[in-house]
Amino acid sequence: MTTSAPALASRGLGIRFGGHAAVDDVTTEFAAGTLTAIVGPNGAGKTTYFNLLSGQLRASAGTVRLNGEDITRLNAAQRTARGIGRAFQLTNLFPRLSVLENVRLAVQSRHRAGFNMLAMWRQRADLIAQAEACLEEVGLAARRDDLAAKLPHGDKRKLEVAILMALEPQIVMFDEPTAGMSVDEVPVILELIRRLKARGDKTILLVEHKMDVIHSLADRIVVLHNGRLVADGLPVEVMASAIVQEAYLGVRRTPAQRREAAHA
Ligand SMILES: Nc1ncnc2c1ncn2[C@@H]1O[C@H](COP(=O)(O)OP(=O)(O)OP(=O)(O)O)[C@@H](O)[C@H]1O
Repeated sequence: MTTSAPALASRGLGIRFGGHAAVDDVTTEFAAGTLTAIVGPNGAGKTTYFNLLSGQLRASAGTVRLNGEDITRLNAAQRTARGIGRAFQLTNLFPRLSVLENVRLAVQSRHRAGFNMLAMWRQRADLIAQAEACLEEVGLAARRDDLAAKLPHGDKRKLEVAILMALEPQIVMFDEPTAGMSVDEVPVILELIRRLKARGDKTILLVEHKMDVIHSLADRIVVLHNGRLVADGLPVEVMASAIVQEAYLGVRRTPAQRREAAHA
């Protein structure tokens, strides 16, 4: 590990499904303490790129590095243990456990190293206190004893964020965290992500379609289109670029504008 290495980086990263390159030769870096929004039209490869970074999919080409260390050959569980945390669109909840138990298990797994049953029992109160603090942060303290399965959709997403926070990952990946949430619930999640970012010690990657969310949170935007990285930079620059206007925002250029852009 080198101190100057980016927190996370992909180089020439790609995967093919049959003849189709879902992610194609993506090279970029994510600096520690920054929030990067990954955007692009439906089918652009955003989720597949996330899967390659977090280890749910094995790359057909290229590398992934965490703090300079090549983790390309590690599986998802090994990458989680190294500090890559990801919200999984509700698939990582235990529906038949209470809200509190869901978070306590996450806190416990973080402390797993060197734990024996007696020590675990002694520290149970401490684990519960930490789990409660996470629930407090996401506004779910009052529902701590409810079964996870019984929560409305928005609260399940909040619980998922609480679990993620309990794991204390270095890299935090959110795939459309506000999807399916009501208008009232969206600000709660955004505030959570904002607070997480304000701590300054997390590297946050966010796949998001809502432009206002991106504008209010992102330090940087990476644009994928047909699996390829087509723009990467400050939000104001990226959103103004012709390729994003056309490919992502659907703004069509006249032939004259195209010629002008080609000669720019
Ligand atoms: N397991 C798979 N097998 C075959 N093709 C796949 C697989 N996963 C993704 N794809 C294809 O790869 C491309 C990229 O899909 P991906 O879900 O990553 O896009 P996305 O940018 O996340 O889209 P959305 O915004 O709709 O979620 C699509 O053409 C998709 O059909």
